[in-house]
Amino acid sequence: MNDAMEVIQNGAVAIKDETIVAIGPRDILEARYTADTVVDCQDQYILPGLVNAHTHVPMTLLRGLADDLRLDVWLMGYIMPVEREFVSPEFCRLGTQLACAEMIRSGVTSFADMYYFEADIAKVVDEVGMRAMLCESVLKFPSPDAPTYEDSLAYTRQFIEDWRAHPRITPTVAPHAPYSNTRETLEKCTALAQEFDMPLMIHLSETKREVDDNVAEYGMRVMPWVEEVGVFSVPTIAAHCVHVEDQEIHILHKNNVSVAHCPSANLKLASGIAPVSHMLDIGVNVAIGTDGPASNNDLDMFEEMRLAALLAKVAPHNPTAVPAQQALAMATRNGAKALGLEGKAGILAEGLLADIIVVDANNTHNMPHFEHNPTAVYSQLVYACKSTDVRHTICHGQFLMRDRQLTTLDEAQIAQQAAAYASEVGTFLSQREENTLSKLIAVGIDVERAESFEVQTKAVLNDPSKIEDLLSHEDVEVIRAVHYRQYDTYFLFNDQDNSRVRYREDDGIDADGNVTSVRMRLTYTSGEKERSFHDSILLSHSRFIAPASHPLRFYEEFFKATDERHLQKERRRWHIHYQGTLYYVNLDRLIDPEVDQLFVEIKARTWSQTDAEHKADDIRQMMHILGVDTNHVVSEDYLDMQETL
Ligand SMILES: CSC[C@H]1O[C@@H](n2cnc3c(O)ncnc32)[C@H](O)[C@@H]1O
Ligand SMILES: [Zn+2]
Repeated sequence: MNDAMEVIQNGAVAIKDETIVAIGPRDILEARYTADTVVDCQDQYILPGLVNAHTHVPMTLLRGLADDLRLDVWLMGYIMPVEREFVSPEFCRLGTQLACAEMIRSGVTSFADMYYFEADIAKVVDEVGMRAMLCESVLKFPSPDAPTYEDSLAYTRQFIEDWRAHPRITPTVAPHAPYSNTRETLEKCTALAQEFDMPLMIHLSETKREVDDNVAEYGMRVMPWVEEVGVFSVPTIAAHCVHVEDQEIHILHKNNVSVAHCPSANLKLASGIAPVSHMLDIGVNVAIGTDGPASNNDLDMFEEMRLAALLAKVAPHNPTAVPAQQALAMATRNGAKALGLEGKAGILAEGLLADIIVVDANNTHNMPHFEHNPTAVYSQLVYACKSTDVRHTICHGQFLMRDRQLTTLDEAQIAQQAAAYASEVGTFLSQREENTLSKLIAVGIDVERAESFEVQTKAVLNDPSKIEDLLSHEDVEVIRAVHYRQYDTYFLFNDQDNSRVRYREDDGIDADGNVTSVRMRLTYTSGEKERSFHDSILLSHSRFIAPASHPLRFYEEFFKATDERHLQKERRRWHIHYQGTLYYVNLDRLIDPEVDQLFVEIKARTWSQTDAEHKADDIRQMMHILGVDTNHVVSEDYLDMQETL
């Protein structure tokens, strides 16, 4: 297969060192050249090595860890917490060895990676003999190899300096995605790539939610915003590009951005179908990537090529979209262009790098062959061939697999070490899954432990006007008044701690009834230890509070609680001093479930038995001012009251 994608029957390729010196009919090349090594490729296809344009190779060690989940739950709920715990230089080296073995077996000679500890990944790629663009990730939050983004930029700079002269490795930077970066971090990554004249890789427009969030935060869809930030001023590989509108495709084209289409991952995470055919029609260079083996779950480019061709036909109802030949070009020539290897690899031609695979053509699933149509060979390769048909893989003129034997990797040893990792990760996850609090900590940024002892009394308030009597009482000074509508979702767990996680949306309401602020918080409590104390209740709470940075759906899917309950109420709250001591007075009206009564709740923090007694006494006095009869004291919380309402 050459630049024009011609098929040469009975062809041959002559290689010297890392270069293809000739390509043409076998009899002519045999007459012209002698060679130390001659490989008989009778009944086989000789092709350019496949290019995996987007992956995260060390994630082979997380393959099958969490599946059948939405991207946010998969990534933030499972993958990233495990990565925080386990990803190390050793993890990355082993995961890369496993990935390289898998890719060489399936005919991949070059790949573009985005992960952490890329310097360790580079060492493995150097030893193994593959070609790669290795992109060190930058995120706005701490990552496994950098506590801050400044550290990851410093790491990346050193990584580029150390590896940029390597003949097979292009070291560079990858701001992970717009949502995991800021304008500033994107600008700094771009400047770094520019300084070293390197390309850059980024995840873009993978999910609809990403686009919606981008519009909400920056008032623009993803592509115009990323263009405005300046990212596209360097050659870019944009992974995914599923949710892109016409005008955004033109932005990609205008800026020579290469797209790494990842059909399996987009399907598996239900991200959507990328408009590949349309992008190709407009002239965008669309390559193919497997994405990480935890979201695919393999690194099989034959599978991706086939899926790319099939999937492109579905949305436009057009079986002529992305024909087999084009799919193969995407996995070879377009991939090479994306990795900055245009004119160097991706096709078989004189003077180009000897990145070559040889594929068996005569396995049962490939029979028979039609000779009348020369392009039928592309259909065979894309629709019928399996990655296991790859017989030899050559990169940079060196055999990495010969007759299905890997030459630079010890697969048995790698498999054994990978199994040991899997068992450690499995133990970690199963322990975490058993403990609701650990699950909350895994996804809650800024989880804060709030241990408190409170004295609290709640009662039915029959006469609402009495609240004014309390607030205007001579012993009362009102410090602050607020009005909220509170939407609570409780996740209840049947575990030994009787855990509860409350997701609360607090809508602040102004005097005209308008919502002026919205805040979401998560509160974890285990079975509260409580005891009666006169008419009051002394509560000892051990709570963990965290801002809820994901939508409610995320927590529903992530926690998989035994039971889920909802409660909605209108709350007026006053912070008051009663005889100089701080109390909180809540006046609550339950909206869902609807209750035809008002409840008053008075509470205060406490720290000692004497203090609690004193405060319980104050609360009793205030309840008296409110005209509350001790018979109306309610000891259950609203959630438990639901059962009796
Ligand atoms: C920072 S690079 C690696 C980082 O990206 C995560 N990741 C893997 N696959 C995807 C994907 O499809 N979209 C977004 N992020 C992904 C991976 O787990 C690493 O944390
Ligand atoms: Zn990815």
